[in-house]
Amino acid sequence: MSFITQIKTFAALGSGVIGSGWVARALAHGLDVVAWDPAPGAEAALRARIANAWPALEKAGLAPGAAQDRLRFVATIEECVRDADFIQESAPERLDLKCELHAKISAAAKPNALIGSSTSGLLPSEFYADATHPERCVVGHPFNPVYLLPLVEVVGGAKTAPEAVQAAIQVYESLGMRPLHVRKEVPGFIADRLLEALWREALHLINDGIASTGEIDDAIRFGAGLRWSFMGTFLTYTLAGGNAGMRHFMAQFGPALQLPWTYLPAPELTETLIDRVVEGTSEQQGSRSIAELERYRDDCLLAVLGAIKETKSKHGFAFAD
Ligand SMILES: NC(=O)C1=CN([C@@H]2O[C@H](COP(=O)(O)OP(=O)(O)OC[C@H]3O[C@@H](n4cnc5c(N)ncnc54)[C@H](O)[C@@H]3O)[C@@H](O)[C@H]2O)C=CC1
Ligand SMILES: C[N+](C)(C)CC(=O)CC(=O)[O-]
Repeated sequence: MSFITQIKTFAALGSGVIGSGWVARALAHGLDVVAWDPAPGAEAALRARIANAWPALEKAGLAPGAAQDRLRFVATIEECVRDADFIQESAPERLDLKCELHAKISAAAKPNALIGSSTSGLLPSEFYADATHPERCVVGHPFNPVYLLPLVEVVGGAKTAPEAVQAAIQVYESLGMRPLHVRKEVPGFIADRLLEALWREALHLINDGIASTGEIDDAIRFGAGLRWSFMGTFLTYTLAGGNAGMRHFMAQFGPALQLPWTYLPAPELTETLIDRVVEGTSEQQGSRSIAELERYRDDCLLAVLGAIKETKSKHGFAFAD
């Protein structure tokens, strides 16, 4: 089966924090959007959220014809999905609810319309169990705010066609996103697995009376958080190994994983694991020297710092706030 990738009408089911973010992104890309949410007052809340996001989207640049009034809010699931070219579900994170909802969505949708779920970590094989044409069903896990952050994790279930994953990636790219194909269906996917580890440690620090929430947030936003906006952990640590790179870093800091720095059990540092990390990071490093990458990192940091400073001052904050 071939799936629809040239989309004109985007359907959003669930219009809370994430659903409204999808609606804003789709509208800003010049699509017609149909939305449904069972909560009383949901339409007014959705329109208010879109209006709040619109100035940022205008600054980022709207597609020709993009307009907030191309959103139609409807009363039933069937009406929402019937004519849609692409469907995104952003309902509460409950397996039973998503299972039941997807049985209804997929029965009413065009058979070749792709269906994405925003789930943060439930397994698509489980919640698409009763779907009609499950081969077109994927996870498209976004990040908040969906209308500005580009990452979307794309995950297939046991019955998802590989072509559907590729087609969904194409659609998300057409919405200006940066899809990351999660090749194995695992709880929490990639990003939330990482975020949850950080979150778990942060809660331990709070629980043990070691730091306040503000101090923990400062530890992120004035340090690693600034780096993470342009360089991930592996390449950052490659630079932290100096000219000897990741192998030296692993030799120096690898054993620290066995110290009680974290409450999470650490993996055994086998030669295979070290080799994989070293090989992966040397591929990321490419032909650039450590010094070149350091200059690139410093330039990025200065640009990010300058941008944050300017934006904070525009909103009445000092840089250190
Ligand atoms: N909040 C976040 O930071 C992120 C959340 N997600 C995922 O997005 C999904 C939605 O989460 P949020 O927007 O944060 O939740 P939310 O609570 O803000 O919104 C959920 C919306 O679903 C509606 N709803 C209730 N029952 C429904 C049903 N049977 N069918 C359709 N909609 C229904 C609610 O009225 C509400 O408007 C979840 O799967 C969550 O894991 C993904 C990325 C980030
Ligand atoms: C807290 N969360 C698990 C819902 C977060 C996400 O899924 C992604 C994000 O926006 O951080």
